[in-house]
Amino acid sequence: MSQKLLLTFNAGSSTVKIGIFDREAGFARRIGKGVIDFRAEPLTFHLIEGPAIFDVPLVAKTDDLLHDVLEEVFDWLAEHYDLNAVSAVGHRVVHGGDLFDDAVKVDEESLAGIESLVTLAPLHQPQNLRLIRAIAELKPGLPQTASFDTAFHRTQPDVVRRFAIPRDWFDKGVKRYGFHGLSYTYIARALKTLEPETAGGRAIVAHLGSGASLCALDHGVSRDTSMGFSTIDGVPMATRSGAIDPGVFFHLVEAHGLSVKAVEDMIYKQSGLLGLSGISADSRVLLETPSKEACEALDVFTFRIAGEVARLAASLGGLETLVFTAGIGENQPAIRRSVVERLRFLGTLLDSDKNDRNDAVISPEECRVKVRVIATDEEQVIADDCLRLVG
Ligand SMILES: Nc1ncnc2c1ncn2[C@@H]1O[C@H](COP(=O)(O)OP(=O)(O)O)[C@@H](O)[C@H]1O
Ligand SMILES: CC(=O)OP(=O)(O)O
Ligand SMILES: [Mg+2]
Repeated sequence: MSQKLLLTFNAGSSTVKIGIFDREAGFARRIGKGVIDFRAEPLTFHLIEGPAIFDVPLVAKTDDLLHDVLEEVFDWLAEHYDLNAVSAVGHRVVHGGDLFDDAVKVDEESLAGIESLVTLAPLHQPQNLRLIRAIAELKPGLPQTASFDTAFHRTQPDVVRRFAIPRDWFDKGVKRYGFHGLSYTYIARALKTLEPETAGGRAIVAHLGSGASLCALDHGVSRDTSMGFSTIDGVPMATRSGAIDPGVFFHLVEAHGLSVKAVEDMIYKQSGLLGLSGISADSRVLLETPSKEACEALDVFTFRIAGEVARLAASLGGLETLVFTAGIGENQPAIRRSVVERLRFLGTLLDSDKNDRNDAVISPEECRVKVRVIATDEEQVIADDCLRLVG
């Protein structure tokens, strides 16, 4: 086969999504999608889009290198794709700090930069690095690129980025960076296509997946976002607490004797929907569980999301468009309904039938805030970056 393929890797907190793209007349066109699920025991690889659909348990165990896991996944992919035709690999890298304001080719220098930011995104950055290194070993010489979640938010003003702490910490990098930038890049482009004149005007995007954040877009440009310095900030998530009074940390450590590591583990991995419900981190399970705790977990979730929309609307000075995206935002009418109903005072309304069908526009015609559902595609953004850099 002579086709030239691109592979993309999108490592989230619990899965790695793999995109397979065909380079066609200067464009990257998706021809497959796989997911390695690190929550499953044993690890599982799903090919969810492409010439075959399958679910297979992996023999390889997750280890510090990921070499064996990737080798096995490549063997599965090779049954359906000509992996010798892969000409480049693009990665999502969660943290680019102040070092990266655009995607880059991976070389010694950029790799050292990515490595220096590990402590800022402990749940994501090490996995991003493991994948880059494993590919360098399995496919030596193959060009790799890195697309950063933080880069899209570099347009935010200092008033948004500063914490109200002694100002020299800002210069040392203690500031609000924002994440999910590849998803917001995709949505901003989609809004530009749907509304070429305004790109949705003053728009708030709610990216609600396992990790969740919201972004305020002014004509497609990021002006504010709910996640700040780390991927804990903002709204509660599957297992992360969202913003929390830092006094709680001092109390847990000083009065209850928890180690800093134990508090970190609690805040990143045992909180959010999982911690609140004591049942599951998956909103699908909670919506089907008729218990007070499940109900309360979802209530806290939608209450905090609505509160963040209101804050971001103030940040933008108005609201013309509200977009729901990512796993929950695209697929769960009940959660969208609960958020939108709390925001009636901002002029948001829902058409129940359209909402239940996950239609592209779920507000009624006469509504002055257009409420949209747009399926995000972070891998497409990575593939576009990769093609632009590698040529
Ligand atoms: N088809 C679906 N129907 C309902 N909910 C879904 C669906 N797919 C995903 N979700 C919800 O979205 C969450 C994961 O979203 P996703 O955007 O894939 O997250 P991440 O990229 O952070 O892993 C799941 O926990 C689940 O609650
Ligand atoms: C930044 C972040 O939280 O990413 P994810 O939602 O993929 O875990
Ligand atoms: Mg994600």
